[in-house]
Amino acid sequence: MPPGATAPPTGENPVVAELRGGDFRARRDLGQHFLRSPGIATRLLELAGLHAGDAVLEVGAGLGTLSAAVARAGHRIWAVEKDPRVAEALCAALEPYGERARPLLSDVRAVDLDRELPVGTVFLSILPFDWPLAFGIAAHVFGSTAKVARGLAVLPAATVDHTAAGDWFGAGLRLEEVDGISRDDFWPQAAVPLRVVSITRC
Ligand SMILES: C[S@@+](CC[C@H](N)C(=O)[O-])C[C@H]1O[C@@H](n2cnc3c(N)ncnc32)[C@H](O)[C@@H]1O
Repeated sequence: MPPGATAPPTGENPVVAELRGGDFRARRDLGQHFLRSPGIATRLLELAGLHAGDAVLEVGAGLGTLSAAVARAGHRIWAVEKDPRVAEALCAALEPYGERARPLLSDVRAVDLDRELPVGTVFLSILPFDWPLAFGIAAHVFGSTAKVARGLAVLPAATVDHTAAGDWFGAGLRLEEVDGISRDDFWPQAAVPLRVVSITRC
């Protein structure tokens, strides 16, 4: 564990448990599914192969389970989320990390990523479980700034299969599947198969 890092909590994120038990409805149009376990966030972080102090951009930060894992491990995180209903939970999840964690409550397309981010930022995101939306966000991020060097994303499998390789290539990106992830790792449970992919520029 790097200096300043703390051990991850275990079990289900209590905020997810609270939402599951209440009347909160996840937005389908935003491909909204929330990561249930901080343990899975830690696994994604390991797959991302970050180095000490790396800057990380997460688009679709939701309840902040992955963002908090990034900050907890000692990295800087820019956590972008469009849905104002989860803003309070996201800010609370990141509050312990002070300057290291920056929640940005906005559609990512309205954020000046080139101004916000340092050179060499790593994109680490659980993208909406809606393949055109997921592809659009990834293409936008890498197309709008050269400061994002590479990425790791959880995507609907269809984003890889139906978005022809030519589309990713047209966006100057190469995908490589690095792991799987269960639909049950999310609430609501994912309705589609998911993949964990690395994203590099070509
Ligand atoms: C699959 S969920 C991941 C949620 C989060 N990682 C979590 O586990 O709590 C995708 C997230 O992307 C957000 N989102 C969708 N479109 C967006 C956009 N254009 N800009 C920023 N966030 C967006 C959704 O509101 C949703 O929270």
